[in-house]
Amino acid sequence: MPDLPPPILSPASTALHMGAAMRDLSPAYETTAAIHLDGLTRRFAAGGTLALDGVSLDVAPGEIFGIVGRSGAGKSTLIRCVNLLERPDAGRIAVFGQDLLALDEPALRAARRGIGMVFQHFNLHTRRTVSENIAFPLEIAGLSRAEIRARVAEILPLVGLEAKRDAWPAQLSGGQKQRVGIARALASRPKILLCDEATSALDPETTAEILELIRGLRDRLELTVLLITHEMGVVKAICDQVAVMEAGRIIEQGRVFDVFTRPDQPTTRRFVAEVIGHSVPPSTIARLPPPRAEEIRRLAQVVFAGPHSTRAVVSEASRDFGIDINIVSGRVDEIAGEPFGVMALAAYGPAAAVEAGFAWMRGLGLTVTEIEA
Ligand SMILES: Nc1ncnc2c1ncn2[C@@H]1O[C@H](COP(=O)(O)OP(=O)(O)OP(=O)(O)O)[C@@H](O)[C@H]1O
Repeated sequence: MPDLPPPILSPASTALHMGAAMRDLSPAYETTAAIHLDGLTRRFAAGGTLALDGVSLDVAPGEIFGIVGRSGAGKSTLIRCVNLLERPDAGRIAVFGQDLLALDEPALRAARRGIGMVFQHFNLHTRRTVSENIAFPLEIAGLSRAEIRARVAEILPLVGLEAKRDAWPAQLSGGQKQRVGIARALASRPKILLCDEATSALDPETTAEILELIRGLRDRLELTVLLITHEMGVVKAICDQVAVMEAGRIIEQGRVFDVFTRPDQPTTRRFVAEVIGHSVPPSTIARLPPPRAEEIRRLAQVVFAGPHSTRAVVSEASRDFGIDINIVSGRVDEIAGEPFGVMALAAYGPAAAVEAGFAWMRGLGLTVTEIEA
């Protein structure tokens, strides 16, 4: 058994241990996770499809956790459950051990201040300046004007917007608007940041800047970040862990490097292919020699990662299985500083030998995906 850190006690359970009189006596949820979701289900209409179909996941403190899926997979419904903007029909939600579904309204409002949220379309008040937008949740929370001024002054430099403090949203670029959205989400000093397609309305360069900003804020403020996206590039850029959703379920989950280099489910493979790619141009395929009589030609993408990634796989396969291997393309990529290689190979030989060669590579833990020739 690995040594596990002690469970985090919820504020409610701490209060109970201290004998403090508290109105909220929600039960402690024994978990070390920052966000713990257990068996969430949500159906919007009787007889309709399940938007969430028994989703369980744990996000560790300090992690950037990405949920990726196509439109309609259930991502928005899921992330909105974490701050109870959406209530699940069944299941449990614990944030730092606090059982959210057991809280009454005032306690829930307090818990929500610990969970910031960033939206795709920024959702700024057009008639409030940058500073006034950031101040908005603090006004709702009832902070004094002096406290609000101090808090806004503290946050503006974190998102690089000091010079824009008195600007109106209409005077800002998309990236600057999202910086305001992030600043507003951080105004109440949350420990959790939820990002709902936070970069989907931005161009690629601005997307990279905003993702870098989120990662920096995670490090600096020790945030836990849960984000949803339909772009695997976002996951590759900043996430530590990823879960893939389809039809209201999580179909695959793991460390980003592992999911990218060894995707299991067909949907995950398609998502990964969008980023690391395996297309060989038809003109390149057309120039490849045809197989000899009684032989076949198979094109495949091979991802080299793990303990055998530096082995002379191509020459070993060629020698041991009596096949010819033409290296069509190759490159090295990396995720969070961890390198992996991607090669497109054309293998020639008797069908059984080619199949056996690819099977041997798979046995080494390499990911071999056949490419349509
Ligand atoms: N308020 C609602 N009323 C009825 N059905 C809804 C509602 N919200 C979501 N749904 C349905 O629930 C399913 C999941 O939707 P959800 O928005 O969570 O998916 P998503 O993965 O976030 O997709 P998108 O990126 O398009 O928002 C879809 O079939 C959607 O039509």
